[in-house]
Amino acid sequence: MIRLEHVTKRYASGGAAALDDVSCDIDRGEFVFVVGASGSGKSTMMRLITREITPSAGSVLVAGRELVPMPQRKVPTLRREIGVVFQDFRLLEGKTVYQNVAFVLRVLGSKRHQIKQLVPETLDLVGLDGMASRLPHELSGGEQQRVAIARAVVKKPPILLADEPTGNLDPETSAEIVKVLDRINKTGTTVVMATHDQGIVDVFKKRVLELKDGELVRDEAEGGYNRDETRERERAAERAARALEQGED
Ligand SMILES: Nc1ncnc2c1ncn2[C@@H]1O[C@H](COP(=O)(O)OP(=O)(O)OP(=O)(O)O)[C@@H](O)[C@H]1O
Repeated sequence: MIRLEHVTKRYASGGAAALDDVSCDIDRGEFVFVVGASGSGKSTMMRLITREITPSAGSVLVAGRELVPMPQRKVPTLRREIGVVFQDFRLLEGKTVYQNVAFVLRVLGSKRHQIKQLVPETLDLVGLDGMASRLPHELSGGEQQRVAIARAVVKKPPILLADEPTGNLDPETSAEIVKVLDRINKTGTTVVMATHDQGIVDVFKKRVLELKDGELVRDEAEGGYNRDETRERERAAERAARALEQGED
């Protein structure tokens, strides 16, 4: 689903590498933590996947698309395949929870009946049923992040990237947010979450990619990570994709 091949990123030519010859392969349906100290390259990796930036060397493949040669006009199509969540929730302050989530679908040109079905369904998925008419400032940090997650997944992207989604939250709320991401992963969505929260990584047994000064120094399953479970999730994702294709015919 996501493949980096010998990717190096230098923001300034001749400068230090923010990512240094990184190769990794993330399968459809996986849940992966990207960990590392501040400045290790986690956000750079995320921004390469959304093609906000391009690598100085190497190739990036996302959902079957080569991103380096991709013309700019095709980037919006790529972004439809990727939901993104950030540390700061980035909600539209004057709009309700419902409107924040519906906004994405309106921009994509979804029909009114689709919006009416998808928004409540998604709010339910992230545990926000009953809060549709609240404004962002009437919500806790954890609830605001749930809105941001709902907004990221309402278009049903096959990939969800979360860049330090728990950075502004206390440990208990952080765990709740990761549980929401886990629930989304179980519907077949590939989830990549950058974090420097070791507690979270220890509790949720997932594959861990560790960056250090731009280098990939670890790529392994934490104890309890279950390859079979991941495979089953991949199969669920394939079934969901097939159902979607058939629905479109
Ligand atoms: N736009 C930019 N211009 C120049 N250098 C940058 C830019 N963005 C990031 N860097 C540098 O690239 C390196 C990796 O940064 P990156 O933001 O990817 O790390 P990170 O692991 O996400 O850090 P944090 O946890 O603090 O967000 C750092 O040395 C940083 O200073």
